[in-house]
Amino acid sequence: MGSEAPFQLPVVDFSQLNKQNPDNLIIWESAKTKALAALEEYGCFEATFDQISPNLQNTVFDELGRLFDLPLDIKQKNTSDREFHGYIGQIPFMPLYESMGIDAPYILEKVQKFTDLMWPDQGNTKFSNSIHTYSKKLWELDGMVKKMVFEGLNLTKYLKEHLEATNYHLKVMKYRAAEASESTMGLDSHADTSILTILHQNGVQGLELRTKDGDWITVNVSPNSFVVMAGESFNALSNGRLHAPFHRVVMNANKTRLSVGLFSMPRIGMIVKPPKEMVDEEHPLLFKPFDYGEFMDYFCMAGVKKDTYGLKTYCGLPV
Ligand SMILES: O=C(O)CCC(=O)C(=O)O
Ligand SMILES: [Fe+2]
Repeated sequence: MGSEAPFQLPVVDFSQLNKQNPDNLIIWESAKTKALAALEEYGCFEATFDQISPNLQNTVFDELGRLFDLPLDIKQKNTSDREFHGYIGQIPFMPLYESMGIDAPYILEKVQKFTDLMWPDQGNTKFSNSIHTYSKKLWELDGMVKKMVFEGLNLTKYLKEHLEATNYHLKVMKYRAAEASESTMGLDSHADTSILTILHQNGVQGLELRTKDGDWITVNVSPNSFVVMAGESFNALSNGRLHAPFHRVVMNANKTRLSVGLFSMPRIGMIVKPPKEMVDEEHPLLFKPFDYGEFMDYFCMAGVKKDTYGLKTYCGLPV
């Protein structure tokens, strides 16, 4: 398949929304309508957000470049008791890919702890401070998107408890350029298991998205833009209103691609189910209520299967 036609994801501008502006409500409503429609149709949109300045973006990617240049044994000190949250790399069937992760990155101490592991002797305040400031802004963007979705689905009264039942994880990724003899597949097709993922890249393209019709489209992300994507948990929480798209990374460029994802996930131990307003005769319940931690245990044991919805396999109900 693969459509060659240039495709532009809907673009939603968040730049004005957290500033004092007499037209705020009008801007908010129009951005909200656009964001929700895009998440329903594509599970995805492009966000512009001037709160993360080009200068901060450059600093973050410079620092990430330095991070991935550290020796492997240092990078492997990034461990986690949660699957996929620590160092990942050197995988034979995904040789271009490496990633590391920081939980709750909007808390400075969490970032500092990671930084101290990576630079045990001299530390790296530039890394901690820039990653922390940047993550906090991404987290604010996540909050605005959630508010739009909850308002748009008439679920505003559930927003606060929803946000309190959410965990955040920052994943930083590196895809090296493929050699002539290698496959250009950087990351195989998958849907995120998260609620929402916000992606950002260092200007090197590679993200591809599968539409509901099954066509693969290249997402050409504008410089300074972010990609906001719904994961399967949001699909379940909205009882199917939001689409969780399959996506992958293909490295056609011969430059290193660095990317960052802020993942929000249901807190472990909380039972995830859609608000009752989402379920009716026309919208029968799509997933059995689940615990994200138990689902992740299953997901890791069963193995990530390309082009397969993990959550749906785990607790999807027949429709
Ligand atoms: O690198 C990217 O842009 C995408 C990464 C991704 O899809 C993921 O980590 O789930
Ligand atoms: Fe993903």
